[in-house]
Amino acid sequence: MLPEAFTDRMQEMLSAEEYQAFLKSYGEPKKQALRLNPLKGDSGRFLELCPFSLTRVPWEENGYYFDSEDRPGKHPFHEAGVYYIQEASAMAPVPFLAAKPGERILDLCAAPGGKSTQIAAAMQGEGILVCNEYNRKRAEILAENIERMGVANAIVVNHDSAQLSELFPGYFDRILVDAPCSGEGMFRKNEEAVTEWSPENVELCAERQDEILDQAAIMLHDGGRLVYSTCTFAPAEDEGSVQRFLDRHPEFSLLSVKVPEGMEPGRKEWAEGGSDELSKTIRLWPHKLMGEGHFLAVLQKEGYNEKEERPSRYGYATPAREKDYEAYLAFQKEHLRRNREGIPVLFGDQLYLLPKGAPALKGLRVLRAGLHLGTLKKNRFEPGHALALSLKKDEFEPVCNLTVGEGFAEKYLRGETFETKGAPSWNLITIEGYSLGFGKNANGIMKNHYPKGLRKNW
Ligand SMILES: C[S@@+](CC[C@H](N)C(=O)[O-])C[C@H]1O[C@@H](n2cnc3c(N)ncnc32)[C@H](O)[C@@H]1O
Repeated sequence: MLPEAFTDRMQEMLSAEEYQAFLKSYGEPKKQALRLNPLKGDSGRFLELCPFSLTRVPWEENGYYFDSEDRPGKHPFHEAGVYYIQEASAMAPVPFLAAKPGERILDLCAAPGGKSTQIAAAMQGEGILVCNEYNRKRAEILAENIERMGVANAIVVNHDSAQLSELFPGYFDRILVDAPCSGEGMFRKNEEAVTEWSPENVELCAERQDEILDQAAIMLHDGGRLVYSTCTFAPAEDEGSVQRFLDRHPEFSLLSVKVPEGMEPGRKEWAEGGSDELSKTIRLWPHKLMGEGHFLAVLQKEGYNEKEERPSRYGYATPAREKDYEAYLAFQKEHLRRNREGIPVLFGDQLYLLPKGAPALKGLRVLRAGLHLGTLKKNRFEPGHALALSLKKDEFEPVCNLTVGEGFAEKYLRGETFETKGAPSWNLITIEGYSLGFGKNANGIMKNHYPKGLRKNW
């Protein structure tokens, strides 16, 4: 049941005919989608193996709708990070960010990580991706998803945007603000969004968005790009937020971008003091395309983005001493077929690899400092789950490959051991060539190193 104050406002905003079409969309079944993960290999191969019935999402090259009968969340490929289940409209903002390998990118409101992992795919493992989430519990889920998708160059942090801007003034080439909002666009998908909605909450969200956007402006380098998005129809949080931001920040302007078919321009008449520029913002309507309600704006900061040295407030991260992680180096020599570039850092006995050129972590509440390589035990190294998921099958030796339908992958994901052949050794466990985790072959029994907290009861 939609809130009356919401339907009244929508009726005022839309023409009679459009309002009817909008309301009708609430009676139609929602279409679910997933996004293939290019960090795990090319999509062509997956599409050959794919057990689901997929059709393309027009605005994201890796996005596909799946059938209501398909259960991609209950398939070992999901645990291998081969795809991320993501609502189709939620895939729209990131292509407009146009992230490139080697850049410094901030996803300021990042959990659970749909858009962070989409940005990471565009960065192809190169550059620095800072994924921030304000809510600690949600930040933990974000870190888990970053690991599952095999992202090695992300630093996951848990901050208020104001705390973060003190450490990173002018630091980032691109910033995504996928803002906390009143969630009107999710009413069809999520009953909770309906019960939590109120006109007062719309106002509160709009105020919070102003604060977050102001902090993002501080952290963006001259000439940098800022993408703002919400999943609400409320003008105060959409065209309104953008107009207020432009009024406070004359150094920003809206970029004209090519808009995919089905998306519509934002409406200046819905914002107080709305300028013509607002027609460059973009709205996604559930009655105009196959997806939920969304809004996005692509903003550019004036100036020139030179690729000069650009430390964060506390400078650059410094590497740990080699003698302190010798056990890892021995493991690397024995098993890894590709040496990764980066900055090894130690937190107690936990070894991480920060991306090249990463900022000092002083002052940050860090959940993941780049790639978690593993744990240094007395005279030996135990590889971490994140390392496994960041590897392609030809990057590790030896590999124990499981095939779909045999039941071994499900056994592995339940945390069980299974019989195997080969010499005693760490093994990269893969499903159809996609890494799932580590196992340790001890005299013909594959000991299970799938993390306890992730185990399935399938
Ligand atoms: C729309 S969700 C982000 C979804 C995410 N970008 C994705 O694609 O998976 C907005 C997030 O902002 C977080 N948030 C709430 N208040 C915040 C604040 N003051 N600063 C930054 N993030 C905040 C919420 O906890 C929520 O996880």
